[in-house]
Amino acid sequence: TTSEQSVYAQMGGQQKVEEVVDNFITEIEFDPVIYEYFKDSNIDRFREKLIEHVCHLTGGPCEYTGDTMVQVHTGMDITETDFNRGVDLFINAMDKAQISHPIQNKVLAILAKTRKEMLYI
Ligand code: HEM
Repeated sequence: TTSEQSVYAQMGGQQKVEEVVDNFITEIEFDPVIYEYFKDSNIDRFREKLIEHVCHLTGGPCEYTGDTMVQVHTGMDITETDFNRGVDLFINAMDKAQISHPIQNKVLAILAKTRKEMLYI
């Protein structure tokens, strides 16, 4: 049954994770507030590491080879307001990849656990 599958599989596997991350990057590019944080970043690296990270956290067959969330986001001083805006962009990205709302909620619940590792640091 669905509940026995990983959230990764429920999302639609690697292809869907990549689609969501690509949509998320597009959302970031069109959002002046969030883009400001990324303007000097290596987007190819961000894409690769975020795909691994989402795959790994949702129970997919990936190893995460990037830096820790604390290491990466330290010095950015991301506010709660901006973070929530980033989450909205991620939701838009999942909507555009036609991930159902029940599955989106499962993904968000998993990602929410890392929230404290990114805010006000
Ligand atoms: C508004 C919220 C966020 C902002 C402003 C933000 C900002 C950034 C920026 C600017 C980078 C690139 C750093 C660099 O150039 O070296 C980055 C990397 C990264 N972020 Fe975030 N981030 C946010 C939320 C998140 C969330 C929710 C996740 C997890 C789902 C996440 C996961 C990552 C990963 C995996 C990397 C790549 C790590 C690496 O290169 O080793 N970020 N973030």
